[in-house]
Amino acid sequence: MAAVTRLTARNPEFASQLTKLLHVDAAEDDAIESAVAKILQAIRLEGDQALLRYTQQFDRVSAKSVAELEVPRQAWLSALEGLPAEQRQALEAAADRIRAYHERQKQDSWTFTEANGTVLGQQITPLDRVGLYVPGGKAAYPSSVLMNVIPAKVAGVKEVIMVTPTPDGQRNPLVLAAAAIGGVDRVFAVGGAQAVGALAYGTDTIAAVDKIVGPGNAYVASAKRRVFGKVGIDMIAGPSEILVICDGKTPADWIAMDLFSQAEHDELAQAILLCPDAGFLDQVQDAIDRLLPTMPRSDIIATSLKNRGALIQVDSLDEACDISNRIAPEHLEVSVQDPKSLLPKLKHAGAIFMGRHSSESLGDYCAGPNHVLPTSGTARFSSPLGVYDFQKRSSIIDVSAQGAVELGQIARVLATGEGLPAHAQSAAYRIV
Ligand SMILES: NC(=O)c1ccc[n+]([C@@H]2O[C@H](COP(=O)([O-])OP(=O)(O)OC[C@H]3O[C@@H](n4cnc5c(N)ncnc54)[C@H](O)[C@@H]3O)[C@@H](O)[C@H]2O)c1
Ligand SMILES: N[C@H](CO)Cc1c[nH]c[nH+]1
Ligand SMILES: [Zn+2]
Repeated sequence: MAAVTRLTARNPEFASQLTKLLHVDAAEDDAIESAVAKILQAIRLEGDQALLRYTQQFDRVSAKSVAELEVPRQAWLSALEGLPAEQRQALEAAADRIRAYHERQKQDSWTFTEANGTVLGQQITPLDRVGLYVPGGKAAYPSSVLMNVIPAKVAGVKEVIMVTPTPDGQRNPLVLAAAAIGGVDRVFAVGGAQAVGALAYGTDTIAAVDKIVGPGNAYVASAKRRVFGKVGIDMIAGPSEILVICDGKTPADWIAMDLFSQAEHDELAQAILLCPDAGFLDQVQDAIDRLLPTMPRSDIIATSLKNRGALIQVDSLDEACDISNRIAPEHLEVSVQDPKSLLPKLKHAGAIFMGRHSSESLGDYCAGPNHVLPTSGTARFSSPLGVYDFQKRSSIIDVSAQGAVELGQIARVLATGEGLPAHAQSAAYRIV
């Protein structure tokens, strides 16, 4: 029988069992943190040389210069031309749907005029240059290329620099074709914390960017956290997660495969099922046992399910919603008869998949919404990657002569109260 933790929410120990389940091993955390700190320091001090060294060490790719690791545009175009028609059509169809969805997120500058003629508002501008991290260690992610670059281009970002690791020098044609379709500007075959460092600090070959976006493994997530402040970051989008709330009426094989679909990303991925029906949890366990040996990535799935997965019996679907809010999962499938009745109770999740037909896998590729989503409980305060991540706002203050009289009086009083006389006088000059 495949090992998956079985829990009952009614058990008095449940709260601490859940906390333990959600926690990533602290020892591993520390090891990752110190490795990443060292890598970032080396990139900051040595630039290209350190990038070459780590690319050799972690991806087994040796190059004499970082320029050699830039994938020329011609190679992406050739990759696109060389794709089988079915793959090219699928990529283009996904790109069209992702673009159509994200066009709706674009924000425009706005102003309003007060009675005295003062105009206030916000001017929205795109970021100048962004770095896209596209994961490539254990799997290649052409879909992530589209999910990152399309909202950037919809926002109007001029320069999009993509980095992606190519273990053993294997450049994935679908990833390159997706870069061509999505409108990426430059591609470098580097990954991990060292690529994040290169984008944040800049090297002789890779220009420093204003913001780094995109998912990645625990090393990438840690590096993004550490460079925040030097550059903007979108969020912490780490190892994938799925939480399924099921009423026990969806075919057990569907649910087992939905759990596998995220577990197969990474040993650290997390797949959890909440259901009030103990018999259904048994059926899903049977389905896992039967289907797991047939999966090409069974080793990764088995490790993820064993260490981080769980089948949890709840008393009711309402209780399942409460537990889901505590977990704040990246993906939440609400596989029940009437998902709309539960929606108002679900506060924290990166993406909510409504009903038995909305498998999370459709969202990963082509439903349209972004698949770069907050993980590790950060859906409590973060949102999916979107056009808004590539736009910034400047306040607009255009005070009329009459407005200066009115505002000047208020500002003068407050500035005097703060003990800042230059502020007070600057405002007072305009009271004429
Ligand atoms: N949240 C999302 O939106 C989303 C989307 C797609 C993928 N993902 C997640 O992204 C992750 C992709 O991970 P991946 O590993 O396939 O690719 P990755 O590109 O994120 O990581 C590969 C890199 O990790 C670095 N690395 C590996 N082992 C290391 C070590 N011991 N020390 C230092 N650096 C090391 C290497 O530099 C390597 O190039 C998965 O966890 C997947 O679940 C998340
Ligand atoms: N599920 C991932 C986000 O956690 C995205 C993805 C890309 N390809 C397949 N899945
Ligand atoms: Zn996925």
